[in-house]
Amino acid sequence: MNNSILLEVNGLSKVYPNGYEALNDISFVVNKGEFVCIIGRSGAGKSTLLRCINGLILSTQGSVRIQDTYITDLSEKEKLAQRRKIGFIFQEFHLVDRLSAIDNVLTGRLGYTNSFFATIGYFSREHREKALECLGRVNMLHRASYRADRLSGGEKQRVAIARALAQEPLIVLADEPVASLDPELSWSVMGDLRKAAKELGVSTLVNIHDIDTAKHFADRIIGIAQGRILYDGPPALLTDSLLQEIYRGANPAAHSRYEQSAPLPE
Ligand SMILES: Nc1ncnc2c1ncn2[C@@H]1O[C@H](COP(=O)(O)OP(=O)(O)OP(=O)(O)O)[C@@H](O)[C@H]1O
Repeated sequence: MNNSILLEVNGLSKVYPNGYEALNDISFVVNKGEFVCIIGRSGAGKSTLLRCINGLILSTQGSVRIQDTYITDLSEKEKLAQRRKIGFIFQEFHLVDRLSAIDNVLTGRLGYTNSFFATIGYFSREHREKALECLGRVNMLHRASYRADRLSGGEKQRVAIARALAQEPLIVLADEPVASLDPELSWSVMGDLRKAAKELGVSTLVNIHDIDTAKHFADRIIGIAQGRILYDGPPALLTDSLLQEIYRGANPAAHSRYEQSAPLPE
């Protein structure tokens, strides 16, 4: 087994109960610390893929391995325990509005705390320090005590990123994390996500509509169309004709919101 591989997806297929085949024989690996973007038109199967990886939905065939654990072989109870190691970031943030930013981030520590303490909302100093550290990584320390419903969209997504990092995950899965933000903000939130993931050495898989954002931030791009991988390689080799194939029938330019690329943040 290659030690640099963190995630291995092998021959993954998903047929929904209505007979629709959303994923067809998907295979790829993600190395430790790698930042990978998945592109494809709406309905290509990107969300289904992330949800199969974290076990939220059952695949029909194939396997998903994270380090030495085959997620696809686990019982529902074992999957719940395993999910502590998988941070998930949603397009619509999924914060608890009435809780402060730091309390939202602390929910990322639930997998590490005694269930009685969690019920009464008690988190030790160690957990609070970890939550503050994660908020700091996405430049949100100054908003730690703000209620989530008072935060802007970009701030909410940064708190959601901090919550995912607070889980001390092996991998972060982000499903269209910047689709609700305006172009400039999405650039800076993606920059923060990449920077934090790189600093912590956490592998990251990001579903993203915008081709230029994907090309700018990704170490590697996976292009999906109709549930199949059409491209898996570096951004630099993703040619216009490959993009045409991935966005078959759609105009790839419609998935590009930036005309010029800024330098890649470290
Ligand atoms: N529960 C379901 N039952 C049947 N079909 C489904 C179900 N969930 C998703 N699909 C279909 O599977 C296909 C892939 O959906 P998925 O949400 O994975 O695509 P996506 O690439 O993430 O799209 P988007 O970018 O719009 O979110 C779509 O055609 C969708 O309609």
